[in-house]
Amino acid sequence: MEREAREFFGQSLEEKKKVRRDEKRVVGYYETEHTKNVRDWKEVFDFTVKEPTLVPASPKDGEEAIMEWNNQWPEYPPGLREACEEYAQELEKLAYKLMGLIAQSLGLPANRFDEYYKDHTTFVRLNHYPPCPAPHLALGVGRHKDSGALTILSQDDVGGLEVKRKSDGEWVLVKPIPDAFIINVGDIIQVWSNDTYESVEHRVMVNSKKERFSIPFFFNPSHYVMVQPLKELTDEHNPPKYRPYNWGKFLVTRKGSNFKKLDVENLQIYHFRI
Ligand SMILES: O=C(O)CCC(=O)C(=O)O
Ligand SMILES: [Fe+2]
Repeated sequence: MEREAREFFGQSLEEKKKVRRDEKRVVGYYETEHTKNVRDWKEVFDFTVKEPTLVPASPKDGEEAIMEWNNQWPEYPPGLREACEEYAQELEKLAYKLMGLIAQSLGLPANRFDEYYKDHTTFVRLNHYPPCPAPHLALGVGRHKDSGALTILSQDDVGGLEVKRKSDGEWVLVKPIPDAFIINVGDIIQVWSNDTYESVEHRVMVNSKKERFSIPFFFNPSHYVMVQPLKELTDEHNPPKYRPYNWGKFLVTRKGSNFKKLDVENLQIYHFRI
């Protein structure tokens, strides 16, 4: 995967733009991602695990039309598509296992979350962070929490990912470990578990000399899932801390906000906090 990613990003911008995303084809290549409205120092290639992936056509409440996200595969490198599809299949199996373990850790049956994943909206991202001449002025990815359920991340040996330690607010480097994945709990598990699990804030520093590659797998539920604290985990003594929200609407609102710098802050789960 990493070899294919290196080869893909090593091509000219003109070549990469052949699979560039736009407002109609939402997945593909782009070099203009924003985190909280600030441009990140990286380029990206996204693909979804399900073909096609179904999502709401509009972020607006009340508009029911559904659209398909279809992958755009580049001609070069020729092995990229197969490597990506095989990777996605294996990680999907791992993700279900991890969700099973998380369910059990909450005292729930291992298959508790499976019903939310029938038409899942999982996508995989190939990240390339080029060397940055002014590393103190830029971030690879600005500080954020992953909005999906679970992220399974593979990173190369360069390093740069930092997580915010809760006890003292310090940013701590996540040291690269060969052949290991980093598992991040996202906002949805925080809501499902009614804050028993917490999503972790993280960011990516850039490097002045070395480029860096990483591959997050974002395990997200079906678009029509209403995300809310699980009934089994709430009662009158422990009431739900969030109002239900529609995952698909949340997702396409976020995707839309990536095309332009907005005046408003991004949609966040705390907007649904009771
Ligand atoms: O590149 C990384 O290590 C993490 C990227 C990330 O946090 C993200 O894409 O959400
Ligand atoms: Fe992230």
